[in-house]
Amino acid sequence: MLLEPHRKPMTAPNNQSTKISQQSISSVSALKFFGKKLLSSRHESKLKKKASLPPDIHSASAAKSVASSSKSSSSLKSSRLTNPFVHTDSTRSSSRATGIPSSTPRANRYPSTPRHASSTKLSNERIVYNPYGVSTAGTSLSSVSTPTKKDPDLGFYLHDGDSNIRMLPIPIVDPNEYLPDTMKEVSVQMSDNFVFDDENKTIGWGGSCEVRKVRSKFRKKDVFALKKLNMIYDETPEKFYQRCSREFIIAKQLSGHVHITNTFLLVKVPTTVYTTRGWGFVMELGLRDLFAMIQRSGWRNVALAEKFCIFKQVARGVKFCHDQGIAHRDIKPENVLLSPDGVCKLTDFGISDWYHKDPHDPASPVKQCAGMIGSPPYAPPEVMYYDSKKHYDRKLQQPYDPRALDCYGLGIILMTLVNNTIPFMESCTFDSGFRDYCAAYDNFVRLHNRGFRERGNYRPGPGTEYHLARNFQSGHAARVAWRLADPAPATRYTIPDLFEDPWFQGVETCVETCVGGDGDAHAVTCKKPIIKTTTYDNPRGFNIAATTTTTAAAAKPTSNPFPIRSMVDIAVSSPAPAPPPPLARSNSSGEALFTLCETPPQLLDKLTPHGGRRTGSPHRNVVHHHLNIIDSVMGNSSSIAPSQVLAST
Ligand SMILES: Nc1ncnc2c1ncn2[C@@H]1O[C@H](COP(=O)(O)OP(=O)(O)OP(=O)(O)O)[C@@H](O)[C@H]1O
Repeated sequence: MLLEPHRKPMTAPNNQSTKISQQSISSVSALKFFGKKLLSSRHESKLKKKASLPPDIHSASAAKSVASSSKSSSSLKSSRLTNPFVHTDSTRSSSRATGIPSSTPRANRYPSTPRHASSTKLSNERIVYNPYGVSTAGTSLSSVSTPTKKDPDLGFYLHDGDSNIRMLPIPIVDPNEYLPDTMKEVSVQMSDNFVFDDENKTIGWGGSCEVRKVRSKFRKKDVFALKKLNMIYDETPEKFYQRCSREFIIAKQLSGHVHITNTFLLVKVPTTVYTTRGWGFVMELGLRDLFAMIQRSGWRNVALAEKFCIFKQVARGVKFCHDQGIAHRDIKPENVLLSPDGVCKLTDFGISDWYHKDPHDPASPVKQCAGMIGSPPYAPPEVMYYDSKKHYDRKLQQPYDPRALDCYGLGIILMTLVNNTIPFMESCTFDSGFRDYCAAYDNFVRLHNRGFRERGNYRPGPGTEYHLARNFQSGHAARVAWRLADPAPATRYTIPDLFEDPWFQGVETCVETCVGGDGDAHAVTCKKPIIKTTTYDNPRGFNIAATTTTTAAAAKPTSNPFPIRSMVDIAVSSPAPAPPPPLARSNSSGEALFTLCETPPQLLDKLTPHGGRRTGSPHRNVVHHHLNIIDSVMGNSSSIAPSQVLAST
C-alpha cells in the first residue's frame, strides 16, 4: 500500500507545541513530526516555515500541533509571501485556507554556518518543520513505486519568465569545473547514458531536491536514482554549484561502503517533460527509507532483533563516515535507505562536513561547530541552544563536536526504532518530554547507577520503570540508547565507545562482518552505471581518467592548464582527494561491478550483505529478513515469521 504523503504546512515549533507530553506523542502519528529541520539564519529573511503532516492525524500530539500550526497561520501566511518557492496557484491557496494542502515538500535545511566559515562564528537559526520521506511498495528496484506528489517544490516544474523561479541560467556549468581531478567525469550529460523512467513519478524529495528513477540507456533493467538538485532560497547559481559539488564530493568519497548509498555521477540534467534543467546525482536506488518503514503500523510487530540489526547497520555507516573524517550531521531515519537486500545505507550528505581542522590531516584537531544544524529531535541539546526562537542565554551556546551530533542522532534512532515513535519533539528544555527524559536520566544515575556515565561501565541501563527504556526488554540495550543520547555531550558515547560496548558487539546483523583481510571483494553491493556515450568535448582540457566502466572515447587526457575557479572554495575545507580506488572487478559479461574493495582497505570494515540468510554466528542461528519486514510493515504480514528471529538481547 502506498503512503499518501499529504503534508500540512506548519510553522516552526513554538513553546506550546514543544510542550506536548511524551504520552501525547506515543503513537505512530508522532512520527509525523520527523524531519523538522534547523535552518540557517543566512536565509532567515527569506526562508519561512514550512512543514507538513500526513493526512491521518489521529494522535493528540498531532492535533495539538495542528492547533499550534493554525495559531501561527498568520506568520505562515506572511512568510509564504516572501518565500519564492511557495506556489501561488489557486488550488494551493485553497489548500492553505483549509489548512490541509494536498502535499508540501520537505522543507529545506542548510548548515548553520557556511561550510567554509570559521567554526566559532555563531549564527541564529530558524527551525522549519520538515515533512518526512517517502514510502514505496514493492520489493524490487523496478517496482519501486512512488507516492503521489501534487505540490512540488523549488521550481521543479516552473519555467523561465517568472521572477520567483529558481532556474539556473544557461548554460548549465560543467560539473567538472567543480570536481577535483580524481573525480572528473568522462560524461557529464545525464541524457548521454540514462533515460527517465516511463513511470514519471517522484520517488522522494527533500527541501532542495526531487528524486526520480532513471534507467540505463544500454540496459533498461539497470535502474538508478536521479537526485535532481534545486536552487534554494536566495542562493546564487555559484553558491548552488558550490553546495551541490561539495555534497557530491563527500557522497562520492564515501561511496563503496556497504552502508553508504553509492553516488556515481554528477550530471547535467536537461529540461524535459519530467524536469527542468540543472544538476543531478546519479545514485544507487534505494527501495525506501527507514522513516517510511517505522511509520507503518506493522512496525510495532517487528522483532527487536531486527530493529537492533538495523540500528547496528546505521551505526556502521556512521562509523565509516567518521573514519573517513566526515561527520554526517543529519542522522535520522529519512536519511537511511533500505536496499532491496534489506541493507541499510546512509544517504543525504547535504550538510555533512569534514570535521578535522585540516581535512588533509586526520591527526589535526576536530573542528568545532556552532549554530543550528540537523533535524529535531535528532539534534542534541547543545545544538538546540542555538535556536534563536528559544532565546537561550548565549553563554549556553558553546561550540560543539559534530561527531557527537551523529552519536546523539543514533541514540534517538535506536529509541525510535524500539518505541515505534520519537521520544520527544525537540531535545531542548522547552520540550516537556525532553525535560522528563533529562530528569529520568539524572534519577537513574543518582539512584541506580552512579557510574553510568563512566567509560567502560557496562552495567545494565535503565529498566522498565523508565518510560523510554521500557520497551528495550534489556538493560544493556537501554544502556546503549541512553548513553548515545546522553544530554551531556562531554559524557555521551562516542563511536569508539559504542563499538566497544559488549551489547552492541553482540548484536547480530544480516550483514556479515568479514574479518579476514584476504583482500578479495566479498560482495557486489551495487552495479555501477554503464557509461558508453559522451557528448563531452572537454573544452578546458581536464585530465579525465578512464575507468573500466567507460567504453566511451574519453577526452584525451591533458594537463589542466586552467585554475578551477570554485575549487578554491572547495579546497578550503575539503580533504585531499581520496586515493583512486582499485579498479572495479568485472564479471563475466564485462560489466564493472561496484565492490567493497573500492573502499580504502585501511578504513574499510569489510562487510558483506547477506539479507535473508543465516549469519555466520557460531552462537545463534538468527535469520534476518529485512525484505520480509518491508513486506510485513507494508501490509503483507504473512511474509514475516517472527519465530524465525530470535531475540538478540
Ligand atoms: N537514492 C535514492 N533512492 C531512493 N530514494 C531516495 C534516494 N535518495 C533520496 N531518496 C528519497 O528522497 C528523500 C530526499 O532525499 P535527500 O534526503 O537526499 O534530499 P534532501 O534535499 O537532502 O532532503 P532534506 O530535505 O532531508 O535535506 C529521501 O528521504 C528518500 O526518501
